[in-house]
Amino acid sequence: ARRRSASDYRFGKVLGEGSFSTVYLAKDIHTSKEYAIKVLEKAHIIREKKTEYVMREKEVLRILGSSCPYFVRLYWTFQDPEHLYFVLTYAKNGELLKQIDKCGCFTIDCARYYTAEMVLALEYLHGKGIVHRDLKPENVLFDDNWHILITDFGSAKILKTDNTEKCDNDTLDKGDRKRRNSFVGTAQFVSPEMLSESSSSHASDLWALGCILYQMVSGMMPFRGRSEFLIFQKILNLEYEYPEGFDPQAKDLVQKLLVIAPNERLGAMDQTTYTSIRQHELFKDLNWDDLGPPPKIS
Ligand SMILES: NC(=O)Nc1ccc2c(c1)=C(Cc1cc(-c3cccc(C(=O)NCCN4CCCCC4)c3)c[nH]1)C(=O)N=2
Repeated sequence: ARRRSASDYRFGKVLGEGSFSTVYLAKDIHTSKEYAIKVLEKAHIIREKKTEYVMREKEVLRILGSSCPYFVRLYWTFQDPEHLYFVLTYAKNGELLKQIDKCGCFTIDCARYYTAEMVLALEYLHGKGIVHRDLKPENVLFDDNWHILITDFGSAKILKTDNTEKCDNDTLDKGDRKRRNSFVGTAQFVSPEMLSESSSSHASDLWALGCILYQMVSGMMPFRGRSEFLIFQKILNLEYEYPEGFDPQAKDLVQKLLVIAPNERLGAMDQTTYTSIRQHELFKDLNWDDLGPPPKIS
């Protein structure tokens, strides 16, 4: 197919902004199809030494391809002298975070359904040997049928066979001495092992899943504080509580995911599917082979 460029698109509103990228709504002038185009400034990426992260995001999106419905898809990439462009799926109904804030908190049916979609998404992602490492309600989007689309693989890790990385291999500095991996996700969702050992595995995403379930049910994040340091302290001390009326089945699952030892988290030792999570009482009436249509968010 012909190489594309920015002039093939009419750029519209800003859909999201990160420290290294801006995501725009854009329309293909030939097909009128809408996309989300992630634009990265080359000079900034180089100055901040984030080239490996950009390359990894592109590689992860390539590996994910289009065979699992729960991830944004990368259609094309192109560049000009100043910028890199990733043409991605446009998720018309925006971020999970905005929906939680809009309705305060989700009904248990909605929380259950979207947790189940995230479990299916993580089974696929981890099955490909990829850890997201920055899973949070801003990175869970809704497509036009209100199914989830997970995005932002800029922090992702492609695991070696031993399934745990002590350090990013790309943190080798000039002297070939391994620096501890300086990467940390978003404070409120980062797992204890990423803070204390700079290590990450599929279980790090299970911790984040527990945090997201807690937030869907209560409308709040479990670990909150006036500074990142105070939030990290609470995470490492497992210092959080359940508000009055927190659904008991959801509470039981959150308690089994927010466990300091990664391998003791529910599902952490499962193989191809998260059977231990699928069998949790929160999902007792769910058909994992056909979740059916999403319940209306309210
Ligand atoms: N870091 C990243 O990689 N970020 C990305 C990547 C891909 C991507 C991405 C971010 C997207 C973000 C996004 C943001 C939004 C959005 C932002 C602000 C408002 C809205 C919005 O209100 N949409 C309409 C939704 N309402 C919902 C209620 C009924 C009427 C319609 C959507 C839609 N999609 C996207 O669509 N695709």
